[in-house]
Amino acid sequence: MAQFIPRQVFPNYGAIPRSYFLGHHRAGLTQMKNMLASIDYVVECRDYRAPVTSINPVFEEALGKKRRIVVYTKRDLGSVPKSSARQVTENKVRGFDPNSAVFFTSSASRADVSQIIKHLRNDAAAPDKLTGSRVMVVGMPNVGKSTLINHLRNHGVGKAKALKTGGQPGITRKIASPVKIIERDSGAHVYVLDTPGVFMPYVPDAENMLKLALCGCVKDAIISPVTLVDYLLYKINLHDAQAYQRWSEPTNEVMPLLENFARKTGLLGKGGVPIIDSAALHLVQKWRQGDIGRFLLDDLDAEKRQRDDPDYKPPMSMSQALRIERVTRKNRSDVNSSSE
Ligand SMILES: Nc1nc2c(ncn2[C@@H]2O[C@H](COP(=O)(O)OP(=O)(O)OP(=O)(O)O)[C@@H](O)[C@H]2O)c(=O)[nH]1
Repeated sequence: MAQFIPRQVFPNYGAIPRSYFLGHHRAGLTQMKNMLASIDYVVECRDYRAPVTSINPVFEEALGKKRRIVVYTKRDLGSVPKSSARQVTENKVRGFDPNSAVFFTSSASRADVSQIIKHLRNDAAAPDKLTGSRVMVVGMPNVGKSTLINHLRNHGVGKAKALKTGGQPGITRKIASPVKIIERDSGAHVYVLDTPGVFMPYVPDAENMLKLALCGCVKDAIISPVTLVDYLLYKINLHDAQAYQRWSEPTNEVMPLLENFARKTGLLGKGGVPIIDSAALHLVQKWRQGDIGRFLLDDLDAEKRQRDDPDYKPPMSMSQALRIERVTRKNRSDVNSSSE
């Protein structure tokens, strides 16, 4: 049999929306800024599977002056435990944030959470402050903020889950009441505040939008699930084309893969016809559960080369992004009103 050659570039990004900046994201961000004076520390969550793409420049601009740590969540979905590849990856990721302490967590790992508690006990707790200290947890939608807080609380003070979590973005809509995660004899406890996930106002690169959608930062109805699987297939093939052998031979064609998947998992409609959109959603879900390979969507070496380039331009500022988002929104409403 001929050797399988994966696609080296994704052929067509088509008309992928570049924004998902919703009303409650904007409102949440304003609320965070208004509360900033009473906050001592920020925990910024990013997704392990897209460590560069899930950096939201909005947080840099809005909260950049506060002391903070960076936590890469969903480590279990992007790497193999105890592998040397994991070590190499994490060293590279740390290199992108030389001025912050960086942690990697899998929600199931007590050891990962315990390292954060230990760090916050020393760094965020302000023994001189009689009222205790307040830590704000921020990040993109669905990145795992509430899950992390529940685990910090469980590990830190032995209490059960306090916050609601869920598989789709937008479960937390408002800044929540403070939750105690560290107790001190002096009464200067450490409290954390959950915040609504905030998406970036504008995503300049369509590929980044697909990565964020695969990670679950965007509601599933926003991007066609077949396009998402096509992009996922392109990435899986570059990583390990055997990862989906339960359903198909290695392929660069998304439709035969989805048809095979639908037949083998019983996602069939009238007359035994595969239900393609449903198959696509199920397949994405399987990847999100770590069931079709664990790897990063970002290319860290390419990112490093870019940053080392003397002509490197950092990601656009929040005001630039907001301006583009406003223009895009206006153009959309002009098109809609002229077609009415
Ligand atoms: N496998 C795995 N799943 C995780 C991890 N952390 C969070 N999740 C899952 O990710 C989903 C989103 O988690 P949440 O804690 O609700 O995310 P959030 O950031 O608070 O979401 P918003 O309400 O949109 O801001 C849930 O289904 C969690 O179970 C992790 O480390 N590993």
